[in-house]
Amino acid sequence: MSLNQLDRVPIRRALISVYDKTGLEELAQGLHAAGVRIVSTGSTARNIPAAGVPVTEVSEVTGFPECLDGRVKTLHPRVHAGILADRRLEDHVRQLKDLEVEAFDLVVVNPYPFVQTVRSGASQDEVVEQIDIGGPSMVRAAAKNHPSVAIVVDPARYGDVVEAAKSGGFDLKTRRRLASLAFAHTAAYDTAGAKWTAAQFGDDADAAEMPAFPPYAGLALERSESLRYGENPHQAAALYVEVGAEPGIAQAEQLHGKAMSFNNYVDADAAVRAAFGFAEPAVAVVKHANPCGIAVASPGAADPIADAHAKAHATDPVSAFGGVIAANRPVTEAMAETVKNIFTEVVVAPAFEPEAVRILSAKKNIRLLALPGGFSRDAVEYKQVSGGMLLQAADAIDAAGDDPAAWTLAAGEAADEATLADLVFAWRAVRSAKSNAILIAPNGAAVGIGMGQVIRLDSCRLAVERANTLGVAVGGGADAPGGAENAAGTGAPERARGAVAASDAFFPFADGLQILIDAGVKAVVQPGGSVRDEEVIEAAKAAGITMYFTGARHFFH
Ligand SMILES: NC(=O)c1ncn([C@@H]2O[C@H](COP(=O)(O)O)[C@@H](O)[C@H]2O)c1NC=O
Repeated sequence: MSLNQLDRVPIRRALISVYDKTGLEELAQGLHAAGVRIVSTGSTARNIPAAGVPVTEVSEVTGFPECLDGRVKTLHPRVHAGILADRRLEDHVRQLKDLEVEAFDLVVVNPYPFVQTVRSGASQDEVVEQIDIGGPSMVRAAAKNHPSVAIVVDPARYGDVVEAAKSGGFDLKTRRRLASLAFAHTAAYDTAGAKWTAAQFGDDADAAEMPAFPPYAGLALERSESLRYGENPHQAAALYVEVGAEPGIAQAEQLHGKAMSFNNYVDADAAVRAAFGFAEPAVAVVKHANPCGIAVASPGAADPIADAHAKAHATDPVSAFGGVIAANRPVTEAMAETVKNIFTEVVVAPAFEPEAVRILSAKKNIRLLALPGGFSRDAVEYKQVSGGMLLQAADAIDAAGDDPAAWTLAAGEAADEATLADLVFAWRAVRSAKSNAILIAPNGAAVGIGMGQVIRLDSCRLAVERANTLGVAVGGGADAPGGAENAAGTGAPERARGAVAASDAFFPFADGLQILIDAGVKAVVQPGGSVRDEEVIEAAKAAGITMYFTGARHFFH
C-alpha cells in the first residue's frame, strides 16, 4: 500500500519537552508569533511564560498529573495518539475526532543527560534516574509519523523550526531528514544505555573480577565528512565520529590545507600514536602508518619540539618526503621554518604558534591539524575482522616493562645513564613500528628502523642498512656517536656503531642479534622469553654488549 504524501504540513500545535533549555525562549516566542499553540511538560512549561508566551501543561491535555518524580509525564494515549495519527488516513483523523484528541504537527524533545551523568561518576540509582523513557518514546513516535509530524531533537535547529512555522511548515523532504536524525539520536542514546547496563549488570557482573570488556559493545557513528576516496581511488570512503566519545583525530580542527584524505587520517593517527608515546617533547614522521623518523628533544634544547623534529627528520630524510608529522607539543616558529622546506602532507599537533601557522600556510599542499583540547589516545582499540570486531586495551606508555629499574640485565655491564636513556627511548619508540620491529637509536633519535617484516632477521638487516646508508648523523657528521665512516665506502656515516637497539619481541635465534652486534650496536633491550634465550644471551656476552630483558612485548599489527 502506498499513500499520497503530504508535502508541507502547517505547524499549528507543538509539543515541547526539553531537558536542555538552550534557545527555548526564542523558540517559544517564534512559534507563538507564527500562531502555533504550545503544549509542554513541567519545567519546560515553566520556562516558557518568561518569554511572554501562553503554554498548556501536558497534564491538562492528559487529565493526569505528572507523577513518580517525572517518570510518567507524556506517556499517555492523548499524547501518543496526537503524535502518531497518520493525517493521510481518513480513519485516523476520524478516530482522533471521536476520542477528542488533538494532533501535534511538531514535536521538540531532548532527553535527560544520561551520558553526562555516567561521566560525572554518579551512583547507579542516579544514573538509572537519568534514563529518559518518555522523551525517546515521543521522538520515535514522531519520527515514525514523519508523513504528518516534524520531529526536532537539536536546539541548533530551532531557527529552522521558526522559519518553517512562519512559512507553512516543513516540507516532506525535510520531515524525512529530521526523522532520520531523530532515529540516529535515539539509537545513540540507547547504545549508551546498553553499554552502561552491560557493564553494570551484564552476565559477568557478579564475577569476583569484572572482565575488562562487558558482554555488549555498541558504537554510534555519525558521518562527519565524505572523503574523496579511500585507501585507493576506486574505493569510496567517509569519516565518521563516535557519538559521545572523547574527541580525537576525527575531531581535530584543520587550520590549513586541502581536505584530509583517508590515508592522511590513517597516517596522522599512527603518527600521533608514536609521538604521544612519550612524555617528553617528541616528534614522529610517518609514511604508510609506520614511522620513518622518531625522536625526543635533547636535554636543554633551546626549542625542544623543533629539536625533536630535526632529529626525527634526520632518521631518514629521504623517506620523510611526503610524510605525516606529529608533534606532542605545540609547533613553534622554529619547527615551522624547517618543516616548510620539506614536502609534507600533514602536520598534526596539540596547537600551532600563530607564526608557525603563518609560515606553513604559505604552503598550498600541507594540511595543519590541531588536536582537540585535552586530547588523549583512546583507551580501547577496535579492529575489524570479517563478521565482527576485536577490542583491546590500547598499548600505552608506562605499560608493564617500561620501568628500566624493573628490567633484567641478561648480559654485559649495566648501562651508564646516557645509554640507559637511549635504551628507554628505543624501547618506547619501537612499539610504534609495525611488527616485526627493530629500532636503532643514538641520542634519543631513531637512525634505523626495520619494520613490518615477516621474519625478525630481516628487520635487523633493514634497521642496520637504513642506519648506515640513510641520512646524516644527528649531532654532526663522522665525529658524532655512530658517525664513523661507512665500511661500504658510501660516505654515509655508520650510525649503528655505538648506538643502542630495541626489539619489539624476543629474538627467536641469535642470528638477528648478531647482525646488530656486527653493526656495532653496544646495548640492546628486548622482552626476552624465547626458548633459545640462552643462545641469544651467549651471543651478547661473547660480543661484550649489554642486553636487558623487559619481560613485556609490544607487537603492533
Ligand atoms: N516520563 C515521561 O513521560 C517523560 N516525558 C518527557 N520526559 C523528558 O522530560 C524532560 C523535560 O521535562 P521538563 O519539561 O520537566 O524539564 C525531557 O528531557 C523529556 O525527554 C520524560 N521523562 C522521562 O522519561
